[in-house]
Amino acid sequence: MRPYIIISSTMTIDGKIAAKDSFSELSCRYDKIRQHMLRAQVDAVMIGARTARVDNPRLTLKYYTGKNPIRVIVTNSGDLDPGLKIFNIPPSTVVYTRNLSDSLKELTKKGVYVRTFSTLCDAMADLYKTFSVRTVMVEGGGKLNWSLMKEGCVDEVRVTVSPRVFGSGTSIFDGDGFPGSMSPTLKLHSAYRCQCGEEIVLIYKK
Ligand SMILES: NC(=O)C1=CN([C@@H]2O[C@H](COP(=O)(O)OP(=O)(O)OC[C@H]3O[C@@H](n4cnc5c(N)ncnc54)[C@H](O)[C@@H]3O)[C@@H](O)[C@H]2O)C=CC1
Ligand SMILES: Nc1nc(O)c(N)c(N[C@@H]2O[C@H](COP(=O)(O)O)[C@@H](O)[C@H]2O)n1
Repeated sequence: MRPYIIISSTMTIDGKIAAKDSFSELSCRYDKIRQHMLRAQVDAVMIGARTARVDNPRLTLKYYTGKNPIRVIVTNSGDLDPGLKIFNIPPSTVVYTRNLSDSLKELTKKGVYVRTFSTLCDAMADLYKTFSVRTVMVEGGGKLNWSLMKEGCVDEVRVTVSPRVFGSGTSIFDGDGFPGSMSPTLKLHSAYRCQCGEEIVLIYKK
């Protein structure tokens, strides 16, 4: 058993979530409220290690009132600075790693849950079993989104299209790519114009 998995990102017209200089502030204020409302509805929010390093996010509720989901970081190297905000403000944080680095050993002492994993689907199953997580919101970045899509464990994709063009940078799904004829196809569940008038919100389901 695994949780229901929602990828949620805001991208440019050309499908980028960050520019070549890592600039990634794409959301209007209504989109930030949508993002935080979804956080309030899920049990866990997951990000990749590079997003943790570049953005140093809190991943808590700021633009909506409710219960903070647990935070989850996925990392290959385990190279995560214990000074990151996510490790120093509540609620709980879980790290899935392929390498038990010294910094992760230090984080364990701070109350961070550190787990090793083989596939992302296994990590999701562990979240379900060990932490009673039934819904996960994945907030990027591109490599984590790609890995989940490649493993076939994505149930829903929520994308806001922001009226910018980066021309290069990080794609919303940033990997080695599917052969076109074998690429996964999702069903359009809803599409609407944001209250700001400039963004489009798209929801696709498996
Ligand atoms: N506009 C938006 O909505 C968002 C933008 N961003 C931006 O995206 C950029 C970061 O994206 P990326 O560079 O693609 O990095 P990422 O955040 O996807 O992190 C990549 C790292 O995650 C770990 N990882 C991912 N998949 C893994 C797997 N299957 N097994 C083991 N470890 C795995 C590895 O350590 C890998 O190096 C940042 O600039 C950030 O600001 C991030 C989230 C949302
Ligand atoms: N929805 C959305 N729109 C953007 O423009 C973004 N840059 C992101 N980034 C994601 O949100 C995290 C920041 O959250 P907090 O502001 O700390 O609550 C960031 O780490 C990305 O995962 N998302």
